[in-house]
Amino acid sequence: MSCIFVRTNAMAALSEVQTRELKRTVMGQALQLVTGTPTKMVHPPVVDAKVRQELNFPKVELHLHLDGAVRHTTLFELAQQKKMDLKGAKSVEELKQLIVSHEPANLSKVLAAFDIFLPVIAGDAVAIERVAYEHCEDQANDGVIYFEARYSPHLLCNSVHKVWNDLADQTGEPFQLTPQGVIEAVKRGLDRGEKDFNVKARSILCCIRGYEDWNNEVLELAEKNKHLGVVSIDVAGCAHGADEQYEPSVIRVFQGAADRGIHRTVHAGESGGPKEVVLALTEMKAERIGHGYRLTNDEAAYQKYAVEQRVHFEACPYSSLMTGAVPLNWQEHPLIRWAKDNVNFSINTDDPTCFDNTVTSDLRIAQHEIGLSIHQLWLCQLNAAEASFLPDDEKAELVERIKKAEPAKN
Ligand SMILES: O=c1[nH]cnc2c1ncn2[C@@H]1O[C@H](CO)[C@@H](O)[C@H]1O
Repeated sequence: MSCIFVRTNAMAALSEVQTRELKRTVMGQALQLVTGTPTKMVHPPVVDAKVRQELNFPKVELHLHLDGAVRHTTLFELAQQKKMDLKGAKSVEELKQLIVSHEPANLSKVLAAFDIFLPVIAGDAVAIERVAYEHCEDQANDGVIYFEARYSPHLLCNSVHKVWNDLADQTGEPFQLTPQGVIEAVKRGLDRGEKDFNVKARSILCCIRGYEDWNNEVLELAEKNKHLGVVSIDVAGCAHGADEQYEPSVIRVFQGAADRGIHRTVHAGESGGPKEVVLALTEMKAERIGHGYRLTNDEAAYQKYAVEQRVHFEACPYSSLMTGAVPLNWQEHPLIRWAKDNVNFSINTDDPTCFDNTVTSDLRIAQHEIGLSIHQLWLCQLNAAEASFLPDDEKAELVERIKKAEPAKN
């Protein structure tokens, strides 16, 4: 089902049939028309018991921002406890209206939501541990058996960036949560979650574009926290205009990570163009690419890296539409070509707090909008397992579990 662009002031010119067509549901939800503004709402598809049954193979998620995977109910509850105003939101529903994107826009707009809700958990080790724990439960309920959760230890602490959260201990002294403290809090939550919900989780530390001062420490933290489940570094955030460039310091950090044997994934080809992906793979020695859709716009580079070298792409279908990374029409989605060319990609949610999606709802999009068969959806799980940053023995075990669940080819 394709997307339709609408200006309601042009509706008068449409025939009755066209008007009906415009009003039909898109991905199972209503196409919403807001008077006078060019708009189209696209909701994630509904996941009911039947869908779960159909897509019941074990799942692996590689591209998931932990700070973008906070339950709305938890955010609202914590904000109330802390008497923090979330732009006047008086209920979970009102909060969702503020921070969830269902109208395709751009990456900056999606990321702006983090400024609203991140202060609720930043600097609060107990809240961060809870978010990590609850996310294990959410993933397990969705059939995920392994996931890699990424976050910026600097954005989640209250001792580097800005004091977002002036919690005090019993003596009235403010808590200082350091980036190291954030990593430990995440680990406590993931440990408890792994045990209680029978899911496996590791973490990835993000550099953030525009925050050059943090980059070296991200590398140091990744190296010294392998024993706390840190498996890789990443660079996230928005390019702010210079979108074919990465800052020299972040390039150096990724080269240093390669020298030290630390895994590397890089956000590229999402808000920037194909050159960004090529830079990530060549200069930054990325082993996987976060998103990467726009590599498809450079045929020679696409052939070289996606088709011949079979680099792994962490695709996030619903997110890609909301951030404007791809054309606003499922029929033009690069994943259609990727699937045809047997490109090595996985299906991920990116930021469930911002999109109200799940791995299964994104798989459903890949099935119905992009046209992947059940076997191709399963293959995405195998691709993800094989591209995971687990040590070889653990990876082999994960791959084996996925292989055992191979569905029939049609
Ligand atoms: O799709 C995305 N592209 C780039 N950056 C993102 C995306 N989603 C979230 N973040 C950014 O990554 C930080 C660490 O998790 C988040 O705080 C958010 O600012």
